[in-house]
Amino acid sequence: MERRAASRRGQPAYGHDALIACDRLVRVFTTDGVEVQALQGLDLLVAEGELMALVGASGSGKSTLMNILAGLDVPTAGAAKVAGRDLLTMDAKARLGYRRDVVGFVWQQTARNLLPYLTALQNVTLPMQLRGGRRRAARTKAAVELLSMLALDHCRDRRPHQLSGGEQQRTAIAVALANTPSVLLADEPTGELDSHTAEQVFTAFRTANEELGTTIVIVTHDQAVASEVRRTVAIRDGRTSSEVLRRTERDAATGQESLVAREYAMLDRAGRLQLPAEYTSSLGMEYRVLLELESDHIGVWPDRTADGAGRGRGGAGEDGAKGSGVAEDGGEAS
Ligand SMILES: Nc1ncnc2c1ncn2[C@@H]1O[C@H](COP(=O)(O)OP(=O)(O)OP(=O)(O)O)[C@@H](O)[C@H]1O
Repeated sequence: MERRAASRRGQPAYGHDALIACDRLVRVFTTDGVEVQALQGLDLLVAEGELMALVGASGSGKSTLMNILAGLDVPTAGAAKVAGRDLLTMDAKARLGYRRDVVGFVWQQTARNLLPYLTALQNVTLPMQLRGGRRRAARTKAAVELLSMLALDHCRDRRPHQLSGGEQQRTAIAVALANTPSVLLADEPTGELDSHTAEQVFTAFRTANEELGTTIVIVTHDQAVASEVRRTVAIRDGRTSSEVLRRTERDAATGQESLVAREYAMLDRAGRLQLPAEYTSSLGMEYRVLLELESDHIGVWPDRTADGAGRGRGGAGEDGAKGSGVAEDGGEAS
């Protein structure tokens, strides 16, 4: 034990090199004496420069996480750091500075992102003005460049009601980028748009990511958006449960490139793994499973002992007496 503890002391801290690091994040809401655990020990690491999506059923905790990352809400327990800022211990002043300088936010409701009586250009310069430190001409120049980068030159002098839904969301992205934040957070930014317009909005996120290097996290129900990014993390019951990684592979024989997507289960820091419900039910896995450590993988088998087989619903299969590779000192199977 001592040896193990000593070797762990020498290891770098969890997520030390990530731009966003959530470690066993918990958020409990209490309404009328009833507790809701919106986040139940969520782990998430996002590297600098990533463009990734968060998906999950309604009520799984996505908005709760985004509000915490945006500095609008404070977690009940756990740890959360964004660009070196500790989201649990920031005081009101630091929180204000964090929201102004470190994160940008795009909401689903287009009306929430822009001030209706300002033009697109004025909406983009406003955050710069509030932060201060730049001359008017420099602010205008930067705002014009942002609008141009997102193909919105024609919208410069229009008010939000004179813009289409997609143009409003792209302008909202420009507003969120005004103070060159490290992270851009977007909660269902294409939720109110048709698929063609949604694609243009997604292109604007990609442009921001590629041209400015901004790290972008998008919560989405939009399958098209989720499948366009390299990494999609799924949240289930207030925890990250699985993620899909996509990469381009080149066929050695034909030289043809194709996008390959693979789904991974999350292994949390306590060694817990969420197995997909369809996998466990198809093999009748309940209550306990048998683990077997092989040189390059871990086998997970249905419990076939007398009482386990009685409980499980699975059909014929492995011998329950199969030797287990799990360390007897309680070591994790991971
Ligand atoms: N302010 C609040 N007070 C009480 N409960 C809340 C509050 N905010 C969220 N919850 C609860 O926390 C859980 C997670 O909600 P959250 O809005 O984060 O889910 P979501 O995944 O964003 O859902 P959706 O996709 O529908 O927006 C839900 O059970 C919700 O009812």
